[in-house]
Amino acid sequence: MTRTVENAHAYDVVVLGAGPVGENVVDRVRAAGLTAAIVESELLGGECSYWACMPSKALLRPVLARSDARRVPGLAEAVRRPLDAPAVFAHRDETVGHWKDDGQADWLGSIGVRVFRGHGRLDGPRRVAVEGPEGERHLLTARHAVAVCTGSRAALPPLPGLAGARPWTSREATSADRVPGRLLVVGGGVVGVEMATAWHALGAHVTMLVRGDGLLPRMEPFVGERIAGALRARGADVRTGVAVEAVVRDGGSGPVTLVLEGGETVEGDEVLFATGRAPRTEDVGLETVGLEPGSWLDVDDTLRVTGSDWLYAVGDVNRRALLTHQGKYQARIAGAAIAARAAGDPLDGAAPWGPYAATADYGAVPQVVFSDPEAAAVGLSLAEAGHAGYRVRAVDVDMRSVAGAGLYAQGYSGAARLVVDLDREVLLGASFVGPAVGELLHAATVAVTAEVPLSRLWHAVPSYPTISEVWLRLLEAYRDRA
Ligand SMILES: Cc1cc2nc3c(=O)[nH]c(=O)nc-3n(C[C@H](O)[C@H](O)[C@H](O)COP(=O)(O)OP(=O)(O)OC[C@H]3O[C@@H](n4cnc5c(N)ncnc54)[C@H](O)[C@@H]3O)c2cc1C
Ligand SMILES: NC(=O)c1ccc[n+]([C@@H]2O[C@H](COP(=O)([O-])OP(=O)(O)OC[C@H]3O[C@@H](n4cnc5c(N)ncnc54)[C@H](O)[C@@H]3O)[C@@H](O)[C@H]2O)c1
Repeated sequence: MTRTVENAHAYDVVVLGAGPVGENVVDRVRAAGLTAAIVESELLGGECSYWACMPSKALLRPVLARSDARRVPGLAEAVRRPLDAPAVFAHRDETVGHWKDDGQADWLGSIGVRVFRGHGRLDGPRRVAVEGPEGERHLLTARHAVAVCTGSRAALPPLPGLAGARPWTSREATSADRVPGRLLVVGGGVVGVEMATAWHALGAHVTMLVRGDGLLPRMEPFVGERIAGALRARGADVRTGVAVEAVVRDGGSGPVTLVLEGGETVEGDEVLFATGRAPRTEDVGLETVGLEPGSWLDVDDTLRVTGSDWLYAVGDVNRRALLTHQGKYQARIAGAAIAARAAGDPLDGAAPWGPYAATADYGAVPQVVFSDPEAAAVGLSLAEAGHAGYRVRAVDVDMRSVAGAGLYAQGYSGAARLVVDLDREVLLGASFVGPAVGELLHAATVAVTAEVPLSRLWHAVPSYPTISEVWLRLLEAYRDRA
């Protein structure tokens, strides 16, 4: 039976959406002494915890561990067998807490944050209306700020037949517990690459259909080339420069057929559309505060929505960088800015790299792709730096020249690039592709963010024999060709 109860509540800050970003906003503002409430329509912890980062990495961990082990003499023979798919799924299910959020609820309660379950919508300035699961309605008033942290969902292209074909999106690709015989993957971005890697290793025959001319188009071209080469060498079919024009699946079950430009068809047992994200803003009451429903929310560097003095948009929903770690960084900045403004500081012209400006979003965003081999990059690619008008030089190293890499895996294959700003002799970007490079990335992030001069990096000595000695090779390559 539905009941309608109107309850009014006032807090200093109200946050809409309890993904990793919304949770961090409430944590920061309550740490600053403000009261906070958070509204969640699905699971506390958001997309990342249940249908994105965590389950995908749980699926990929055995894949990458096995791949590494197969390159270690004395161990390789012991890991020849196929992956135990049910055990991998069980580990994934454990990692996502079996899609239950009790732990998150306990933590929010323990820090004094009130949780409202239900669908939240802005209801005019500084107000949020929550429609609970049993029809109850709460009106929340924010004395200082409302933060929209509603994230993003998979964006599907408007293709004939797609809606009725029940395609996998990232949600199904991270939560399925049956390996399809043939998996078609449309899109060569991060989700496409990671999920092609996981499902191929779990036993599916994978065909990737990529519209552009390579994988991971936002990274240096050599990164995608090496990953495509590795997928093909293991038996996946990676096709580039192909456009899907229609989808056919009678009755929404059984084999699915993709019709490509030119008329060729490809058949699979499931199809994953990994074709980017759309903001979850179509039904959050944006129209009540003069904003366009369904739009990405533009913000300044304090994460405050353009033209507003009380509304913030943090995480995926502002489109600055669709990554959990970057959204959580924004949450720390937004939380500090909200608290400072509540205390009377207008923060006019929040200084770049100061506590109230998410400056790293511009040229220092790190990302690790958990493919096989891994990819890791921070800052600008060579092409991006060139477009931005810098006078740059790329420094490239084949990672086979690094003793630690050879010890890590027999026949280690990897590549590294630094993008150097020649006028200031600092790094604008760094990219790595190869086994275990994800753990190399933070050193590069520190160097790019802090603009460490190359002359000083020369004194940052990597330990022997680690893969980090690639830094030495890169700096030598830069100096030797100066
Ligand atoms: C397959 C996949 C793998 C990924 N892997 C990584 C990774 O390894 N590393 C990484 O950094 N990033 C990864 N990402 C990106 C990462 O998931 C997002 O950047 C991150 O989840 C964004 O966090 P958020 O809090 O902004 O949004 P979300 O995590 O989407 O959370 C938003 C929350 O708001 C809630 N909500 C929405 N509308 C309402 C409403 N009206 N009322 C109440 N609640 C509402 C939603 O239910 C949700 O819980 C991955 C993404 C995908 C798709
Ligand atoms: N390890 C990680 O950090 C990680 C892992 C997964 C996802 N993510 C984040 O999640 C976000 C979403 O990932 P994604 O892979 O869905 O998006 P993406 O933007 O990385 O890639 C989508 C790809 O699909 C292609 N595409 C778009 N429309 C198409 C169409 N109609 N037909 C064919 N191809 C089409 C695009 O050209 C693009 O290359 C990313 O921004 C990423 O940062 C991060």
